[in-house]
Amino acid sequence: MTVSVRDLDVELGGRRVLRSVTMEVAAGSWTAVIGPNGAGKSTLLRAVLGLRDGRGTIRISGRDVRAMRPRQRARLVAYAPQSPRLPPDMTVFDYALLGRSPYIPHFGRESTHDRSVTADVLERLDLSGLAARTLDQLSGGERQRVVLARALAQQTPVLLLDEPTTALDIGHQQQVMELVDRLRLADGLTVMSTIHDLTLAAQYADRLELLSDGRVAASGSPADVLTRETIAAHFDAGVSVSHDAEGRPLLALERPARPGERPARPGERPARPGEGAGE
Ligand SMILES: Nc1ncnc2c1ncn2[C@@H]1O[C@H](COP(=O)(O)OP(=O)(O)OP(=O)(O)O)[C@@H](O)[C@H]1O
Repeated sequence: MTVSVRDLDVELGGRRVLRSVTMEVAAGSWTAVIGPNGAGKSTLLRAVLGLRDGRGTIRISGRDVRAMRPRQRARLVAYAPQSPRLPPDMTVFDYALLGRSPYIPHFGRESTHDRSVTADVLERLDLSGLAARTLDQLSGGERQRVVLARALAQQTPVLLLDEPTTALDIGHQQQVMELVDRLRLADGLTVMSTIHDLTLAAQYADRLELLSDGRVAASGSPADVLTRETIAAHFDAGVSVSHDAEGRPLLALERPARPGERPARPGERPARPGEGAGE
């Protein structure tokens, strides 16, 4: 399902946090929303979820998200927030099962199908062994995967992920990103995620939207958006950019030259004192 945001303005605490944001996330695609801290990325996801008021329109498959009833919306869009408050005494299984709420009748109980979907998602996220643990007994990375499990158990056509990998080791980062990508390809999920790791974003997203100070500052393919100049302008960071065999950008931080060093040329490691004789 296509997610379409048009001329979205959001104010929080009397300040404009999103300004005329327009973007189209194609059905079945993965868009990564990138940008420096405070740029408005989480606010955008929360707006798409219908949790932020503002001017402009947000449509999912042509339908205005703010006009939907919560239960109807929850069958279309799932959201894994960055750092949700988790009920400490709830078990991992029961928390992930909350993702099935939109399908459980009021005053009813979950079905065998709801429990089996939940068990399957926990299995795929390497969490089956923790199903009976309470949430206060998990590591940061385990908690993050449980939050994702709840969103995946919701089985919606649109998935919003706010920094899904920040607390994960490199193996679990790959596992989570591959799982989301497989679901996207198999079921035609539309994925919108914020992500700070720009190389990871470039590996998985079809399209990047760079937010800076509440505005869309750049958008397009990872190779178009992730240039040395754009990163310097919006993140105030020095990076070198190379490309993998498929042309996806690979970023590496470059340390600024220190006193006594010759400044590095683009793509070159700064020369240390004693190196580069004759210069
Ligand atoms: N409830 C709120 N009331 C007032 N200001 C808010 C509120 N929530 C967020 N903000 C402000 O809105 C701006 C955008 O916040 P947001 O969380 O969307 O940024 P972000 O791009 O996701 O940042 P980060 O990369 O640090 O997670 C920030 O300046 C933040 O301080």
